[in-house]
Amino acid sequence: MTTPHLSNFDKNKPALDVPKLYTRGVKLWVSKVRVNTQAVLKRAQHIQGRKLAKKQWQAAWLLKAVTCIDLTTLAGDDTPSNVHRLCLKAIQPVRYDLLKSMDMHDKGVTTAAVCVYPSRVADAVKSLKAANSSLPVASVATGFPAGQTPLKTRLEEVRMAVVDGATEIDIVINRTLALTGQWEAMYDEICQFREACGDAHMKTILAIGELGTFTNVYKASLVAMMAGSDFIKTSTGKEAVNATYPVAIVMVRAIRDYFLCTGHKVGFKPAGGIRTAKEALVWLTLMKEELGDDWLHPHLFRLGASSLLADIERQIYHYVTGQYAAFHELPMA
Ligand SMILES: O=C[C@H](O)COP(=O)(O)O
Repeated sequence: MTTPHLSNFDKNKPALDVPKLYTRGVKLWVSKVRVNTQAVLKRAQHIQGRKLAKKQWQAAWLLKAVTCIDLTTLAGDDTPSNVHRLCLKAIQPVRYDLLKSMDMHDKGVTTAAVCVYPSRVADAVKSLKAANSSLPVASVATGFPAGQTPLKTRLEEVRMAVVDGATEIDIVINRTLALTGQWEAMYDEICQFREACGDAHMKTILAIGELGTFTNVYKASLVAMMAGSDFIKTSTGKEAVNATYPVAIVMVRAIRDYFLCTGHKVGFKPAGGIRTAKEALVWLTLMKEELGDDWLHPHLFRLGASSLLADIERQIYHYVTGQYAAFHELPMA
């Protein structure tokens, strides 16, 4: 069975023009899903036990991780000024002198994007423009984090974020539909979000901590990809359980299966609770081993994180100077 990806279609066409075959495909494919929990847990444990790179190789991998970060602030007390600081940090994520010591000062090291609430998109666009930066602005949308607002409101939120200048939209799925097995209805909703995004990239957040089972995670991944997601993302960062390695194995295997069936590469974004440089290295290892080198670049891999960068910069400081930085030495971290 082939299930062409929606992004291969004219995005200006209404999503509901999608041939009925795809809708039937959702039902068929999703109904056949089985996940071997023990195998998933074993594989996740194996990856976490892998030896990680050291010295200059570690520094290089950490810089790669930096370029894949969606530098995020999603707080009730976000203001134009803290969004402005976030943007400056995204443009220069590692201190210039540290990059110079590694001969990386002229390589354009930035984070992949900044990620904010819809109401702060205009602030981020303004700050980046003022700094002459073309970094993308990602916006969460669709009633983030719970997704419990009317569909009309969720769609309007996407459209408004795009109008304000977001070129990436992180939508949340409707967990009620997943938990009650209404996969076709979820597919239809995501197709509508896809259409509302227009040319903006769409990352679909599964909120895995609220999906109950690995099987639901796999099914939701599949439905999100069939409905045209450019990325699938683990979590909002607001659930009790966020990005975990076992769940990531399930999601990246779904990405792999989808690629094998359709030839279409969908990106992966673990997000929520990722705080340490070591974790970033494990995530990169997982991507390399499970999906290969193509998924080590920002167009197919993102790390959604609000405080990971601080630890990465600290480890890079240690690599360059042989000492750990005092708080005031990395003030923007
Ligand atoms: O999408 C990104 C997440 O909300 C970030 O979560 P975090 O604050 O736990 O890093």
